[in-house]
Amino acid sequence: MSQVLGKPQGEDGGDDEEEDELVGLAGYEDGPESSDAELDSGPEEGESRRNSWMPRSWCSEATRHECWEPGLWRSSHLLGIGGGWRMPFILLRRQRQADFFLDFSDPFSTEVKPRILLMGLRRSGKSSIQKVVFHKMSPSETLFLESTNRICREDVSNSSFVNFQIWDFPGQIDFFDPTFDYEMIFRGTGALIFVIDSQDDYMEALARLHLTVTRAYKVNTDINFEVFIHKVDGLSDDHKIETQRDIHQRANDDLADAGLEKIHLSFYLTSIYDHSIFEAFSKVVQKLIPQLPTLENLLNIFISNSGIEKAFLFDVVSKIYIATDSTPVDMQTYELCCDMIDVVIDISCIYGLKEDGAGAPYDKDSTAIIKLNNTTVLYLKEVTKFLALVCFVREESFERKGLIDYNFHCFRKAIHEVFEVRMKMVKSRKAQSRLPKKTGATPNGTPRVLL
Ligand SMILES: Nc1nc2c(ncn2[C@@H]2O[C@H](COP(=O)(O)OP(=O)(O)OP(=O)(O)O)[C@@H](O)[C@H]2O)c(=O)[nH]1
Repeated sequence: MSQVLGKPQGEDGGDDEEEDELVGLAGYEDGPESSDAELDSGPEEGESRRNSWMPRSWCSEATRHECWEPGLWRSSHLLGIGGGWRMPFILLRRQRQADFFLDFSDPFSTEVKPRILLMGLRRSGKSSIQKVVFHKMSPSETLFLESTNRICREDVSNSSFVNFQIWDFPGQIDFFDPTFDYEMIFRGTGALIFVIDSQDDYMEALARLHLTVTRAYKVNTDINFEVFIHKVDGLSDDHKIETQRDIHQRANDDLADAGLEKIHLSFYLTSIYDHSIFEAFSKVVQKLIPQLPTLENLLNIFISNSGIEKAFLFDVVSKIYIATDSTPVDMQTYELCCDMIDVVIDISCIYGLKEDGAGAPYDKDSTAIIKLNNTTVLYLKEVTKFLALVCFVREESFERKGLIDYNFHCFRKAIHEVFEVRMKMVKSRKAQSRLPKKTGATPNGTPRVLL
């Protein structure tokens, strides 16, 4: 990073601050205005990107959906891999090859995205979660969702940092049928979300959770196990806490009885009827972003030098926040940020597009200021095509908007640098993989180095 922490002007004479240095609050007079125009604002050509900003169809390009009919599951003999596979053969064949040649833990791999598995009993709410978070389906519409009877895989490529696949499993699948290659599934998995319906008797779900987690852990010790205690909208506050405590206790006791207390389960109270599902998903996704510590660090530097109370880096479409500074997150703050994003995009869709509908409601000029009646200001600015920074600022600090904008300019540049490093790595990997693989000896008889 070329940026360094800004010093108060008084300490070094005040005149010789380098361009792109974050300016400290002390001694501030009038920081230069942000000038973002020259910054590249988005992923490389060829990255999956979203052009449609119609609210309900946002995900059409950012996500790729594939489902496998049950009929395909029994087609494994077509591959000659050995009889009895009950997984979609296309999927298995492709993924098998990937498993042999690709490193799932490689953050720069373009071939393999971390997988997030959605598992749980039937009707626990798995498909609803996926539809509400990634397809902008309204919660009430999920009432009409049909039971999933096939594995659905979806590629989510919302931003330079948010890149993963979601696999929605039907509740009735028997993962542990001996003919089912669960090893292949768990080997490439980054996070396993197990959804428990809190409004139902959860004993069967707990038994299933235990089985799933222990099998998965045997195959891949790096999986993050995330338990969504779901549909908590139907519970009173006391009941929520009691349910969480009980599920937490029982799940961990089961693991301890099996001698597996080293397995860490994270628990979240979720509902599609409020923002809790977005917050929980944010935390799941954050654990899969290798650049997270860098992003958090940049946010910390940015807020401490700008007099900002709290800042979130949001994926605008999914409203997942991919990073925040290290001060604690409270739900109301997060909800306000989500609401602000909705307002900005809705207003932009109505008034921001050209008459023929051309243009995008979110671009490099997107910015919004909302003053609340409690002396707080919400400030939103575009960071990349997919990411927005949303900040909470006190009214008195917002008087120094020039300083905030200048520091934002530095912050944005730094984010782009982080992204560029990743893209360079990806490009060099691609270039390497395109080179013909030579084997055998060189003309002088020394063995070739295999590329
Ligand atoms: N009250 C409440 N209902 C929910 C919530 N999430 C999902 N539901 C409802 O739960 C029912 C089942 O949801 P699905 O998403 O189809 O469940 P699933 O786990 O995908 O079910 P299978 O496909 O059969 O495995 C639907 O009627 C949803 O409306 C929630 O947070 N609160």
